Amino acid sequence: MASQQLLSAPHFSLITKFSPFHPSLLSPPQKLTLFHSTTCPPLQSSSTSRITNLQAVADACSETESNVPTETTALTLRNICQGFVPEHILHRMEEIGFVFPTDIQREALPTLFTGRDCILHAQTGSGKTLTYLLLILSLINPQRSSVQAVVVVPTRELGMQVTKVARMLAAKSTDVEVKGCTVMALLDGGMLRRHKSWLKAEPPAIVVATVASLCHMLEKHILRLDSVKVLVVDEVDFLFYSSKQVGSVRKLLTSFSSCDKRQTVFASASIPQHKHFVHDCIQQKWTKRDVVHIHVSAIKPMPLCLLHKFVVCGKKNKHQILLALLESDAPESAIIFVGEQSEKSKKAGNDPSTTLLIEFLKTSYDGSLEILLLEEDMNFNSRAASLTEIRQGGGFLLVSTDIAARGIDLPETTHIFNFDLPQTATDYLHRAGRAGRKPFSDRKCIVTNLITSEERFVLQRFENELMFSCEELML
Ligand SMILES: Nc1ncnc2c1ncn2[C@@H]1O[C@H](COP(=O)(O)OP(=O)(O)OP(=O)(O)O)[C@@H](O)[C@H]1O
Repeated sequence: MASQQLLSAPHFSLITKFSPFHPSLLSPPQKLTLFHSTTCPPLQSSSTSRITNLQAVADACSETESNVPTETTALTLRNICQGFVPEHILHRMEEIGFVFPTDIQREALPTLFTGRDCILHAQTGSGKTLTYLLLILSLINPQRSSVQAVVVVPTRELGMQVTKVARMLAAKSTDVEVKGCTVMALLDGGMLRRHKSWLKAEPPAIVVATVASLCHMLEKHILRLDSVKVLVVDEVDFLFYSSKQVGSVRKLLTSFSSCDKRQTVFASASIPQHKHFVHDCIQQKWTKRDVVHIHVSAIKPMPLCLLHKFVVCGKKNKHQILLALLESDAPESAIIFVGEQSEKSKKAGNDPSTTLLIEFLKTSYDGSLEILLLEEDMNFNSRAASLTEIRQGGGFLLVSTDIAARGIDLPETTHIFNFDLPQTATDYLHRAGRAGRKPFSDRKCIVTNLITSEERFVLQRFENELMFSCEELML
């Protein structure tokens, strides 16, 4: 469905299936002709002109669909965003390497620029973060000294990652006299004292926050959402299904601010029972009635570049099997997911599986990858240190619980090992999605599950629910 039809579409769940648009994914006979920037009129300010601009973008988008191209015309992010996102930010975006839109960016941005509430439902690693950041940056007025956009995330690690990308895009421009907009990370474990004085002195334009820290500031009236133009909830299903956080999220959406006074954007690679969720969004006034559910790759929730395998082994020789797999697969970088320690095991004073696995690998693994740990029980500085080590480059073997499953972007990850199976198919999707991410999503990546024979039916259930198949590895 071309974007201009979306402008008048009633609220409904939009199921779209778009062919991958990234030039590297276009079939060989086609050539590329980039659109000229004249496709979109220059930046205008009023909201009605946003629709005009959007119409131009929609026409441009539909041109790529209606005319049978003798040459494939590759729409660029600039074509879609021009007229909405300031030039210096478009320039910065291209400098970073974001030139061609991913499927979700191509499908969602024209709708987002109309001001519609949207639910961004697209595969892991498909660029949802840049999608909502470009919307935010199209709305921010750097001259105003108020909080104009809030992004809510489930973990400190994801918050730091989103803040980093936002700051890269929003930084003050050197070549033109344009004020940058400031981005505050308001995350669990931070020194909220410093944030309080910052919020009072010169409120940042964008706040990236975990739920608890944000609600703490709102309840103390140190932060208000009156001037917020857009509220994003990333990994939305995780927050709504988290018994600890769902109450605060609901309060955030309905009492600390109103859906009528802001644009609301939800994002996730998994939205279980999405039709029911869209209905709830409207009934509970989390979003406006005309919210649009933009569902890309609905048919295949799992990235196609992932190969799934399983090895049946006894609990006692799992460590040795993992070691054999590491030696045979020789991953460039891998994440080894381990189940969380049960309360019973903690009470019994046992070491968690993560510690036991790290100790085993440090004594037995003789490869060159750096062995690192990431889990909830670590203090925030140790957690940050692990990710910093990883981002400094070089291959890694990250042993982690599900804290690393949501949103963490380590594109160089080539292998995922489920040392313990996840609890749900949704958790499986997010764990697997740490690999096969743009811009490396055309590389074959492997997800290997170490299971006991009794767990085979659990894995089978995940295969059925997520429509993928798993090949048995005979070691
Ligand atoms: N248009 C683009 N061109 C090239 N790379 C992109 C583009 N948009 C995003 N990326 C890169 O793709 C990777 C994945 O992006 P992002 O983390 O936003 O995915 P996501 O959809 O939020 O994934 P998840 O559901 O796992 O959180 C990042 O490294 C990002 O820099």
